[in-house]
Amino acid sequence: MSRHDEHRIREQIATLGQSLFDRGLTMGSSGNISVRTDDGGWLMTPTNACLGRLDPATISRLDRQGEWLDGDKPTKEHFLHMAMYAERPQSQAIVHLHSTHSVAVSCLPDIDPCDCIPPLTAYYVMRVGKLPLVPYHVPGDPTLGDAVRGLAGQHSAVLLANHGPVVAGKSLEAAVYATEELEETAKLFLLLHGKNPRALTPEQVAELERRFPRD
Ligand SMILES: O=C(O)[C@@H](O)C(=O)COP(=O)(O)O
Ligand SMILES: [Zn+2]
Repeated sequence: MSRHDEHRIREQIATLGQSLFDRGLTMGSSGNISVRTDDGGWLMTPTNACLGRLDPATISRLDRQGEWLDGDKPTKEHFLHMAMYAERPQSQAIVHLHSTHSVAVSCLPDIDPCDCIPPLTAYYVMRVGKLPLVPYHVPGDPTLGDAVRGLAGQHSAVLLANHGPVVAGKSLEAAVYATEELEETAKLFLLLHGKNPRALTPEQVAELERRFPRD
C-alpha cells in the first residue's frame, strides 16, 4: 500500500470518528474503528482513545496475522474485528459504537435474538438487514470473537447484548452509514414500542434485497 493511501485512510478514520463522536453516536472513549489495508493488514483505533480526538499518526497498524506493528496499542476489541473480517472477505471496514438507542435495544429482554429490530423501513433493509444478538461477553474478551464468528458470514451487522452494534461495510463510509441507519431505526423501534407498528412484509423485504444487495 502506498504511503499516500495509508495517509488517506488514517485521515478518514479520524474524520469519521470525530463526526460520529460530535453527533453523540458514541461517548467518552467508547467505540472502535478498523479498516483493512491493501497489504493484507489493518489500521485500528487505539484502545482508550476518544473517537472525537484521534491523531491519525498514532492509529494502530496490524499485520496480516493481526499482530500489532506500530502506533498506539490497538483496541481491545481487535479479536472481535479480526473474527468478523475472517468471515467477511468482502468487508473493508468495521465500526463498533455505544450508540444509545442501539444499546437500549440490546438490553431488552423480549427481542428476537435472530433479528433484534423488525424491517420498519426500506433503508434499514438496504443498509443493515437482519440483525442477530450476540450473547453478553466481557468487552475485549477473545470469546466475543468466537461468538461473532458463527454469525458474521451471514450478517454484516450484529448487536452485542448489553453493549452495542458492530457493523461491517465494503468501505469505511458504508460501515458508518449502516451504523447510523441502525441507530436511527433502533430509535424508531423504541418510539413505536407498544404501538403494534406495521413492518415491511417478507415479500417487500425480498424485493429490496433483490434490488439493493448488501455486501
Ligand atoms: O466496550 C468496550 O469496552 C469496548 O468495546 C469499546 O467500545 C472501547 O474499547 P477500546 O477500543 O479498547 O477503547
Ligand atoms: Zn464497546
